[in-house]
Amino acid sequence: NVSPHIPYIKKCLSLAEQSPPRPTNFRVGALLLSRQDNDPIFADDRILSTGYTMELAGNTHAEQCCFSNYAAVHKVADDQISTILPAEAGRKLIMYVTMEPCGKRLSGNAPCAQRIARTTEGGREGVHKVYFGVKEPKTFVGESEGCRMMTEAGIEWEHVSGLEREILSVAFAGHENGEEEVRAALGEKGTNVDDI
Ligand SMILES: Nc1nc(=O)c(N)c(NC[C@H](O)[C@H](O)[C@H](O)COP(=O)(O)O)[nH]1
Ligand SMILES: [Zn+2]
Repeated sequence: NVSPHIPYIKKCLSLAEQSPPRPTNFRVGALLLSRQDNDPIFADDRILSTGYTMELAGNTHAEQCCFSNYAAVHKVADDQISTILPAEAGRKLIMYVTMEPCGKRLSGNAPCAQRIARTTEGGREGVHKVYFGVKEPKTFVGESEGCRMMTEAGIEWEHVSGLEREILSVAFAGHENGEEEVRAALGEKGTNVDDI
């Protein structure tokens, strides 16, 4: 029996495949949805936004684009997104991302774990839980901090296993020796659910 999260991770993977390959980041896909509580088969999910790495101008991340796209549709600035995200009784905001949201970026831009945490500003519900298909490989920042930052912000997260190889192959496509980095990342502690 396949986890009900797999189709959503696959949807994020197809988003990630639209990202222009670069050696300086990973190709990632993200989506934001509203889910009814106690709905085991996700029968009433509402997709709110999607994003992929460098979808929007500049050095943008998938989660960042997902939020920016939603903010643009609602005509607010990125840093006002918490004011326009739906907060409905009996429903939760859920994010799916192919890769663990970043906790640090070499460019110094705001990391996605922080952007996700900021959706709860002003005591708003914000993003309740983040599902991701693979831990961030050590390539750029070493041990990833995203999960710890989400936990500190009171945001739940969960690694959905099963698509690590596919996700990493897409993520590393722009890298010099992508295949070798995929193999290394698969061997890294933390790509298996029991390591995270
Ligand atoms: N979750 C996630 N979504 C993305 O869309 C993306 N590109 C990364 N990548 C994480 C990686 O750590 C950073 O890409 C490097 O640290 C370089 O930092 P910049 O991207 O230049 O800010 N991670
Ligand atoms: Zn990021």
